[in-house]
Amino acid sequence: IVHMAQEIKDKSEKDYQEVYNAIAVKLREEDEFDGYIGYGPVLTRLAWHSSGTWDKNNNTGGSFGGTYQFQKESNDPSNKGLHNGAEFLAPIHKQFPWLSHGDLYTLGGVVAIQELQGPVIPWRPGRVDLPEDMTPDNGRLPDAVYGADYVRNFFKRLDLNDQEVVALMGAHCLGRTHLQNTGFDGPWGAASNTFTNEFFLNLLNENWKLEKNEAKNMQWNSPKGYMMLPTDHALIEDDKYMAYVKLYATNNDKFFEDFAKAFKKLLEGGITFPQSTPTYRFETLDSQGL
Ligand code: HEM
Ligand SMILES: Nc1c(Br)cnc2ccccc12
Repeated sequence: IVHMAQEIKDKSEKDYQEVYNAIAVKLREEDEFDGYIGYGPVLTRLAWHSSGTWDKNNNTGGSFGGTYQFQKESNDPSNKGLHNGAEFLAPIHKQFPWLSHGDLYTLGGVVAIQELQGPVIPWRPGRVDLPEDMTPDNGRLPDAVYGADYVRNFFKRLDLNDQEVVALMGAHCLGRTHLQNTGFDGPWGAASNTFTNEFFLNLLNENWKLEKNEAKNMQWNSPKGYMMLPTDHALIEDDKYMAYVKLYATNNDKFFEDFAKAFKKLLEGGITFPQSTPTYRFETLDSQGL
């Protein structure tokens, strides 16, 4: 299967910056969601989950077709809680009906990362809505209970290497786990809505204890009330991953640079863009003085 992005002839950078700004203003205004964490983390997770269904071996799934809009995909147990992100974006789709669902879900993640003071994520438009029968099957997203070998093998399907995987996992600096969504709980108190390299510093500096949580799942907890999933903790159990954890804990610029590249690659998995497609680097509200 070839997913050829469409050439968008009648929309300019200004039009896409307008969509970016509409999402960013809504994000700034609706700050009370999830105990004043806001919608940034769940929008980030929605962009990742709508892209993470890609299978490089047969080029099915991925962000191209916007199939998260169909219940078969949004009801995937792996997607529990993401309806909050989709409902947040629904009015944006009404305001800009010319934007495809695939472009909408991925752009939502770009806005979230940038407005939460993360790196600029270069982004290209042109994803095309596919019919419901092209929705990939459930079960293509990762489980949280396994170790490094599982994580490494899982991300091969998305064509992502060790360095890209560690950089991307840094997004777990944002938001929190919710017992009713995934059977994991915490962190308590300090759930963050600012994009930093804290995840790597926490991994290295906290004193982690493996405990069974209320949903009978094992997770790593620290005396300060932080938590890590088994797949998070796997990054300091494996020498190759550990090297990148240390790199990003000590070099925030390198983390930002590598995260931006890996997140763009994740959001574009399986898509062929025409030469003429521009790559947009959007301004944040702050940098526009808005
Ligand atoms: C081995 C791979 C991964 C696993 C097993 C995993 C698992 C999870 C789980 C269990 C949660 C809690 C969801 C909830 O209970 O509401 C979560 C949250 C989150 N994940 Fe991941 N994740 C992985 C990779 C990623 C990647 C690659 C990104 C983005 C680049 C990401 C971004 C997020 C964000 C932002 C949240 C917070 C959502 C919120 O606060 O509502 N994750 N993840
Ligand atoms: N804040 C988080 C930390 Br701290 C560690 N792991 C996570 C995994 C998923 C969502 C949030 C977190």
